[in-house]
Amino acid sequence: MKNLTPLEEALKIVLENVKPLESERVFIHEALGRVLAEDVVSDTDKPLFDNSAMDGYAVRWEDIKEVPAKLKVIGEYAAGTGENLKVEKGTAVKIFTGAPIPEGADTVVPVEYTETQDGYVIVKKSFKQGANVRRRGEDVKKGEVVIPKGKEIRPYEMGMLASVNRAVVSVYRKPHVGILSTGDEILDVCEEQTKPSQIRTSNNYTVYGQVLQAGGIPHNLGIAPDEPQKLKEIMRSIHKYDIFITTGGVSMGEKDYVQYLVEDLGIDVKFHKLRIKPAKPVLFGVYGENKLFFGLPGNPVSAAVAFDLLVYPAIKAMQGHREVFKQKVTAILEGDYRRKNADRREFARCRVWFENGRYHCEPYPKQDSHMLTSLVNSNAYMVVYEGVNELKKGQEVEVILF
Ligand SMILES: Nc1nc2c(c(=O)[nH]1)N[C@H]1C(S)=C(S)[C@@H](COP(=O)(O)OP(=O)(O)OC[C@H]3O[C@@H](n4cnc5c(N)ncnc54)[C@H](O)[C@@H]3O)O[C@H]1N2
Ligand code: MOO
Repeated sequence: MKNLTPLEEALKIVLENVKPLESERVFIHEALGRVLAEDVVSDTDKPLFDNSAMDGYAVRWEDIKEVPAKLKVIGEYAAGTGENLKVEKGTAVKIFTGAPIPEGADTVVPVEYTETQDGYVIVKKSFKQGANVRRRGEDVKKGEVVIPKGKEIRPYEMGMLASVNRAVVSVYRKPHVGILSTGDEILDVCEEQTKPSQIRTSNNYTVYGQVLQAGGIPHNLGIAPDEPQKLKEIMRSIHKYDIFITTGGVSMGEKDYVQYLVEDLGIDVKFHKLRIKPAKPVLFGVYGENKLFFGLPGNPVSAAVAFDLLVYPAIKAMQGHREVFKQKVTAILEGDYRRKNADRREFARCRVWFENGRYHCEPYPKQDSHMLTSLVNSNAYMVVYEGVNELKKGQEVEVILF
């Protein structure tokens, strides 16, 4: 067990080898979830002019210091319109939310504190000077950075882009990820089963979904046989992709060829085999210019776990994200958890829920790495550290949500 790489070290190696990809320009509608590769600045002051925050009357504050005050209504300002009216002593302009404040006025009285009477308005309550007036530039000044480079675009940032009149923005491009399963026994979806020993693939599709979820562009390259020459031919296409993922063929079997081919293909192997359970036999290497190769284990749960722990952060980091890991929280364990061998750090699939102000966690009863039900019926990994044989009901545990 000496040569098993600890997870922290493996992650450090992977992330050291990630460089954010080049930028590309996308329309605002396609920008959700992407990371800005430029500072976005405001085209104007926001608001661009002093305007009303309420429907009511624009007045001179001097005129409403004493209430009730009776003022002559000299006209009306709606949002987007507005005649050239000037509010002079003893007068008011009817105004709507968002309309410019007429010259001479400095305060807006909301309509609910007024009454009208033969072309006059009676103000019944006094307000502070400047009340209900939104000032030019009070949110943003022209030229100010409103979204900095490196920030992820959420719906709010999309709105901000529109507000500063940016239809197109520069973001980091998404990585293209090739996905290849290996194994003579593996059948694709819809292929006829001719022998009971054949195994229907899940990995191509689990990994496809995981790549999409991480923001990458997946390319399902199907299934390669356990024939070194053929496998090598297919794997020559690695250069078309930013990341290449294989599943299977990285363990101790005589037909586990992936591990022997990688060096022939010019992949510089950085580690093989991790101190984690499941997903011990993970192979990682780099090739070309900052391209990453992940040889994931064939067992369906192992492949998925290895992806979530190592490939997910790499895909995120390539797109310029600062937050590259899945969310971790602390939960209360609802039942004892025991294991015989505590050599590796375990990622036990579990169900986590929020109740009475706390997260709670219940491990799934079947934890073998061929059992996809353990993922389908779970929403988190419970972390059981190296050297820990037992976790007690009621104690706090660390969980990674997925
Ligand atoms: N003597 C040893 N044997 C094994 C060890 C070991 O340390 N010593 N490690 C075990 C562990 S842990 C794992 S994980 C597996 C990983 O093996 P490989 O990555 O070489 O994968 P294969 O042998 O090709 O397949 C393993 C298993 O997964 C099934 N499989 C493969 N591809 C798919 C797919 N696309 N979809 C669904 N299922 C797939 C395959 O049929 C096998 O059942 O090695 C252990 N052995
Ligand atoms: O690491 Mo294997 O992935 O334990 O089954």
